[in-house]
Amino acid sequence: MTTNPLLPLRDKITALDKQLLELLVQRRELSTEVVNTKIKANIPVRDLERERILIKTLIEKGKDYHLDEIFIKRLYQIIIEDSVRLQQRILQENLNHNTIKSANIAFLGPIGSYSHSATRRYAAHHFDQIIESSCSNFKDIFDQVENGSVDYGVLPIENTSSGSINEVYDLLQKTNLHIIGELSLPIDHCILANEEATLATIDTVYSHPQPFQQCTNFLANYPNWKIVYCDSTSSAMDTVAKRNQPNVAAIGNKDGGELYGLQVLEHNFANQKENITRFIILARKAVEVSDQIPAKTTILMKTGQQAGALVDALLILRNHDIVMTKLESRPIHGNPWEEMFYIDMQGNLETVKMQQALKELSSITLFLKVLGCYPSDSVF
Ligand SMILES: C=C(O[C@@H]1C=C(C(=O)O)C=C[C@H]1O)C(=O)O
Repeated sequence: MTTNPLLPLRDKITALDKQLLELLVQRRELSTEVVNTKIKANIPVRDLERERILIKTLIEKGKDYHLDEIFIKRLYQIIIEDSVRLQQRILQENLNHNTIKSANIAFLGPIGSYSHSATRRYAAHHFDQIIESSCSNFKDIFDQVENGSVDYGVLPIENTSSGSINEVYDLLQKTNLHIIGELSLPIDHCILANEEATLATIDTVYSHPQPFQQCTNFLANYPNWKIVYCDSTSSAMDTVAKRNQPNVAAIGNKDGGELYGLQVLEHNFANQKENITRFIILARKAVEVSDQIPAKTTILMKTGQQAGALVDALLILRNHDIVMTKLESRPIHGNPWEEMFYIDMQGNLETVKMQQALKELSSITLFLKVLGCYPSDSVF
């Protein structure tokens, strides 16, 4: 019997990887001590200068061992990102007296959808355990959070290729839920098909309307493909897997495709190379955001119809040096030609300048509501 000559070396690598893991755990424990000290001394979580020097020193040290600069940089960015997110979680739990370690979360499902990936990623940074509740439409997610069946809802709000997700914006107009978090997820669309299929055998493609909108340039190359809208990318995968024929395919993500036993025929073909979807997290209770981390505030407002009404509102933000990161308008159903504006701003709701700006805004608008103040997702 021949033994695999790699075995002894692999055993050594496995042992080293275990040590690396243990070191990462020790580093996390130190990050926890760091944030507890920061809480007491009111020091911001982020120290970009410290991070810059740390990475620079490690790159220099790595050169002695011929370690690639980009490798070291990427590796430590991931490690530091984890440390920053851990510290943010501890700060937020401390501030909001939040001891919930297990959460019930609703998302557009079934499992394997992008919303499911976003839910898992958000949960990994915020809860020890989750109970997943997959919904067949966005309205159902709002309903489940509103009626208390679940604690949180995860919803896509905008995408770099297709823009705003109008249906979610419209549902936000009528809800009394609060935005308590956001998450940006890179989206790599794949053509997922059964074993025998090739791009040439496909004549019907299933997906949610969003991916179709995000991939119009690619789809223009296949004018013979019939397009079928589904409730979600994962329900599309489920349909394709059940049909088990070479002429059908779904557009969705690779991990989801694996769940449904589908192969990837093509990927990375969205209209924008950097195809990213931003998700919001909704809850019944608003959260407070620590002033030691970057925050965003989202408001909903209706201006009068006089000339310059929107300009006057935006000037208030400028006068208070508030950076607007997004402005969206949606028609008000039942009131033709009237618009509701959604504004995302950098900054914490509790700051004096934000409070002052909102006070001034409410005096010149017909309606104003804060949808939420939440930790900003961008770390790098
Ligand atoms: C751990 C700290 O907090 C943050 C995370 C860092 C890290 O993980 O190395 C470095 C600087 C801070 O942005 C710290 O302030 O030292």
